[in-house]
Amino acid sequence: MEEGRGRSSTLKAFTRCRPTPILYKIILSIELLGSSSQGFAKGYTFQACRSKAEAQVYFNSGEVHACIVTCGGLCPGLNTVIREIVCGLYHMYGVSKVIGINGGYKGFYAKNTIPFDPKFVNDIHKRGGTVIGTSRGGHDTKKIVDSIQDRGINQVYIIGGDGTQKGAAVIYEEIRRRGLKVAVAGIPKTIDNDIPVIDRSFGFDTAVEEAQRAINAAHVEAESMENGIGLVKLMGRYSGFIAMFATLASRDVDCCLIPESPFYLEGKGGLFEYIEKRLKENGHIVIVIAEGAGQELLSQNWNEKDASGNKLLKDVGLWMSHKIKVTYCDVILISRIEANPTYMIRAVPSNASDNVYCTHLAQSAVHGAMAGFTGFTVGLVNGRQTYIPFNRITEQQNQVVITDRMWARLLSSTNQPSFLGAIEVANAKENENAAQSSEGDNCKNNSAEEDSVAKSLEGESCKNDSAEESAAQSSTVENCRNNSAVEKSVAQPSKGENCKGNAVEEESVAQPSKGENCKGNAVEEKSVAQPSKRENCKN
Ligand SMILES: Nc1ncnc2c1ncn2[C@@H]1O[C@H](COP(=O)(O)OP(=O)(O)OP(=O)(O)O)[C@@H](O)[C@H]1O
Ligand SMILES: O=P(O)(O)OC[C@H]1O[C@](O)(CO)[C@@H](O)[C@@H]1O
Repeated sequence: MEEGRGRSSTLKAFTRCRPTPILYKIILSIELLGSSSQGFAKGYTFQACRSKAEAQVYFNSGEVHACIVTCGGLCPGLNTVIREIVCGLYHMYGVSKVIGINGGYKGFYAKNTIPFDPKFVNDIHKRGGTVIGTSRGGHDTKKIVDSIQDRGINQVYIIGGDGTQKGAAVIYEEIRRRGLKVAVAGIPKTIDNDIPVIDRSFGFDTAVEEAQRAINAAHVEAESMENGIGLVKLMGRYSGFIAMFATLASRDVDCCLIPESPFYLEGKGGLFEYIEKRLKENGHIVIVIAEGAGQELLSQNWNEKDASGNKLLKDVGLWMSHKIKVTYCDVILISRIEANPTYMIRAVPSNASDNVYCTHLAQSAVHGAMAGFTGFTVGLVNGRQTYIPFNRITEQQNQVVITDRMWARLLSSTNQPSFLGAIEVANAKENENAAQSSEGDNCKNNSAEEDSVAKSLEGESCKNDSAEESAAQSSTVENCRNNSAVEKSVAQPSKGENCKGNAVEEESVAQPSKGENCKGNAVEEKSVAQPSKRENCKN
């Protein structure tokens, strides 16, 4: 739909932006609506983004009907992302038809929607939660796409975690199958930071900060009592990032237990031995435990699932607290402090750094959709704003690698046992290497002869581009060359990082400095968190 381009009233203003050289370009299979060679975003597009912005706008602002939906668990920053999508569409592109879908995916096939304008969303970033509600389950692709079609929606912004992005991918496929000109953009959300490829998910920083407060309180309590044991349960179903970072940030934690690092309680090198040692040395101990840690110790035959199909976890905090009680109550006087701040952490508004990140993500999504891209998720990759094909985000989960430096830093900072023998460490390393080389292989399949995958992806894209679009792209090839040169020095050739190269750099449209220049140019136990519970077993 080439005719759809360049019609926005705000375009002229945008062309006043000074063209900036492109530093990176990585091309992948993100669909550009109306592109003749469907399924591939072309390098020249990004070049055009910078120097000739009008060529980038696919949608006529008057024809845009956008909707926003939030799904999955809460996360700090949801409202900021909503606010910035609405404001971005209104202020940068002059779009005035934006609605909120109520209560997650199932809201698509409910009657009511929420009309948004900048006034409505002005202050929402100061509140936790999401003004449009969220839910698990209820993803019915046919009904959702019917609703998109019936309502005449042509831009869909989907904010959520890995499950949500899988749902978004299915919606995108169905939209494509029906031949609808609808842009589907995902904004990845999860305080667990378990979404792969991207540097971090929004809300994570806030969650770590908030977790620290709980740890601090548990530490104060534990240290004030004889043999005080503070136990803080944090979120993290399969990924222990919050627990790990909060532990590293706080320095008050003696032991951090995460799903990726199996542990045991009794015997030499076990948790109880360490507890006794710390109590003897220090008079107190603080343990942080991620909700997914040690599940294999408590629930062999447990198969309950939530509405989205996620396995429900047993309460490892309660279990651990009970184990400590029965082990020590008759032996020494201990004071247990059990804190479960999980839902408190999720419900707060985002902090300053997350607010900025949310803004960046939201504006990138808006620029991408307005440019006619679809089937992508936005995110920072190696510090750069990128568009990433849905399948890259959904095919695996980001987890703490316990043979990596960050976990080693934690072990060194807490001095806790690793719970691993030399053989297990070697095995873990081997598995990790195998996983990395298979990732590398995947990447290599996408590329030609280059040894660095990130480089070769670029190279390959350039080759494809120039083959298919010779005239329009001679400048692209130029850029690609330049980009690979730059990339060589920056691309991290290690492991999955290479696969990160599969993202499409979006930086061209959402550069903060450029945004500055363009300013005014207008394109541009669900329970309430359980308070600390103190229980002296002997009293
Ligand atoms: N494979 C899938 N295909 C289609 N829809 C899915 C799929 N997995 C999850 N969904 C839908 O996505 C929505 C959110 O999924 P889920 O509850 O797993 O949360 P999430 O996005 O992973 O976020 P969180 O990190 O908070 O768990 C639900 O409405 C669910 O039905
Ligand atoms: O109780 P809910 O809403 O299902 O959410 C719990 C899950 O959500 C998450 O916070 C992810 O958003 C997980 O860490 C946690 O297991």
